[in-house]
Amino acid sequence: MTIEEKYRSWCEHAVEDADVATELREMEQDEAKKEDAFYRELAFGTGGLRGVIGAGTNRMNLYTVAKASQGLADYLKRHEAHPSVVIGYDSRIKSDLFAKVAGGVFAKNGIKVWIWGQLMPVPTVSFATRYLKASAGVMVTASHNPSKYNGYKVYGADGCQITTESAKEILAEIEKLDVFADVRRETFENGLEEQLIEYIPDEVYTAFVEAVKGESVLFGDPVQKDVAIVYSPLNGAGLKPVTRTLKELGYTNITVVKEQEAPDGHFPTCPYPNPEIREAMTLGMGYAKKCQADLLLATDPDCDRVGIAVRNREGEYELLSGNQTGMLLLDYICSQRVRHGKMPEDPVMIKTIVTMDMGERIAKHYGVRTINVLTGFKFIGEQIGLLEKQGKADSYIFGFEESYGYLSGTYVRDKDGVNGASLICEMFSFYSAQGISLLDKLEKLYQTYGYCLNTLHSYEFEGSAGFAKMQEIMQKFRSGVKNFAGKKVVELLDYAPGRDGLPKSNVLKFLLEDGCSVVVRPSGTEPKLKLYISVSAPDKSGAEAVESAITECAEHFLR
Ligand SMILES: O=P(O)(O)OC[C@H]1O[C@H](O)[C@H](O)[C@@H](O)[C@@H]1O
Repeated sequence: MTIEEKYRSWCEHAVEDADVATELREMEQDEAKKEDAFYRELAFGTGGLRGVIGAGTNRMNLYTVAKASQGLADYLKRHEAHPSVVIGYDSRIKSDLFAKVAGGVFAKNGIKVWIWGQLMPVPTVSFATRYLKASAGVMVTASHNPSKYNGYKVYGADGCQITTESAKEILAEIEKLDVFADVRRETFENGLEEQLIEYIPDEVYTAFVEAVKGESVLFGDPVQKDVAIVYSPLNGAGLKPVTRTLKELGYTNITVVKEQEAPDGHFPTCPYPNPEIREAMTLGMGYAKKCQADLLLATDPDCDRVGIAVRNREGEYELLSGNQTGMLLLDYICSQRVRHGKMPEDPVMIKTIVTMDMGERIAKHYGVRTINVLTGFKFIGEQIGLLEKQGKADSYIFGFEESYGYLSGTYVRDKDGVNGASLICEMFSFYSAQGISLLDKLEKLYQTYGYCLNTLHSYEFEGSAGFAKMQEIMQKFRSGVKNFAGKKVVELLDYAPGRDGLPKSNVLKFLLEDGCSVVVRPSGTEPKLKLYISVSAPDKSGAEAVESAITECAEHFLR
C-alpha cells in the first residue's frame, strides 16, 4: 500500500478515537506529515513499541496498540494452551486507555487478563507477571520520553522484557495483521463482567513492597533514618510505592515536591521527565535547598529510573550521574556483603557495554565477576534468568546502567526505581551515620580506582529524514576513524555483526589510547544518536579538557 492508500484507509476506519480522526483530517493537505505518520510501522526497539501519540501506523494510538496486542495474543496462543497477561500503565497521556484497549483484545482472544487498578511502576508488572504465573506482561508507558510519547513494553513469563528472538516472533505475528480487519477486541467493561479481566489483588502490591524491603544490605548496621529526603515522582507512578516503601523502612523525614506529586501525563513542570536531564531535577533541587534536605530523589514516570542530588560542602546540590550512583551502590553492596560474610559463591554484577568500565574494576576488587550486555535492562534481566537456570540466581548481587537503572535482587527482571530509591536512601543514611557524604565516598572511589569521567551526549534526529541521517553518520564513523582529538584508536569494536556472544546491534566502540573510549549508537527508545565518552586522567580538570576535545572531534561526523 502506498502512503496515500494507507492514509485513506485510516480516514475510513479510524473513527473511534476522536483525536486520531481530527488529526487525520488536519493532515489531508500536508504530505510531509502524512509521510511521517505512515512511512513505517512502529517497531520493537530497546523498550518494546515506542512512538509519538497520534494518527498513523508510525504512531501510538488505540489502533496500533490493539494491533500489537492482537499479534501478542496470537503469539501467546501459539505457545500456550491457556495464556494469561498482566497489564500495567503509568500516568502518560492515554496510558489508561491503551491499557484497557489491550485488555479488551486479550479478553476477546480468550486470554485471561490481570490489570493493575491504578497507575503502577514498571517493576510491578514484572513482579506481578511472575507472582501470578502469567504468560506475559504488558506495560503501557514511554518511560522517560517527553509527554508526546507513549509506548508498550512486553514481558515474558519470567518477568523479563522480551529480548531479540521473541520480539522478532511477536513482530512477525503483528506484521501479518491488518490493523482494522484482523484485530478482535471487546470492551474493557465486558471483559470485566465476563471475568476474563480481573484487577490485580492488593496482596501482590504488598508482596512487591516486601520484596523491595528485603533487599536491604544493612544486616543490622545502624543508620540515621531521619535524614531529610526530598522526593519527586515527576508526575508519574512512583509516588505511592516509593513513599510507602521508604516509610515502612523507617525513614521519617520525606518531603514530596508538590507540583510533581499528582500523576499528570503533560508533565507541566518538567516537559522532559527524565532524571538524566538537569531541568527535570531543577524544581526538586529548589525544594531541597528550601528544606535544607540531605538528599534529593526523583523517579521517572514509570518509576524504573531514579536520579539523585546531594548537598555539597558549600550547601549547593550536586547531581550524580547514573554511572556514579551505580558505582556507589555497587561498592556499598559489595562492602556490606563482604563485611557481614554475605557474599554469595561466584558473585556476579551485570552492566551494559555503555556503562562505566570502572564498575568492573570495583567488582573485581571484591571478587565479583562482571557480565557485560547490550544496552537495555532486558539484557540484564535475561542474564539473571540464565543464572537462575544454572541454579545460581543467588550469585546475582547487582545490575546497573548508566541510564539511571538499578536492581539488586531477582524478584523482578527489570530495573526498579523503588529498589533504587530504597538502596540509595539506605546507603546515604549508612554513610551519614559515620559523617561521610556520598561525594566524599565518590572521591574515595576515584582515589582507589583512578579518576574516570564518563559523559553522554545525545543528538536529536526526528522523523524519517532523521532516521536515514543517523544511518549515514554511523557509516561515516564505521569507515576508518584513526583518532579522536589526537587520541589514537587502538581498536574498533563493531557490534553490528554481533560480537562477544552478544546479539547484533548497531553500536561502535572505539578503544582509544590512555584508557579512553568513544561509543556511538542510535538510541532504541528515542530519535537520537548517542555518544558515550569515557576518559581516564589523573584529575577532573584534565579529564574534562580531554573529554571536550574528543566530543568536538566526534561531532564533526554528525554534520
Ligand atoms: O539508549 P536507549 O536505547 O534509548 O535506551 C536507554 C534506556 O532506555 C530504557 O530506559 C531501557 O529500559 C534501558 O534499559 C535503556 O538503557
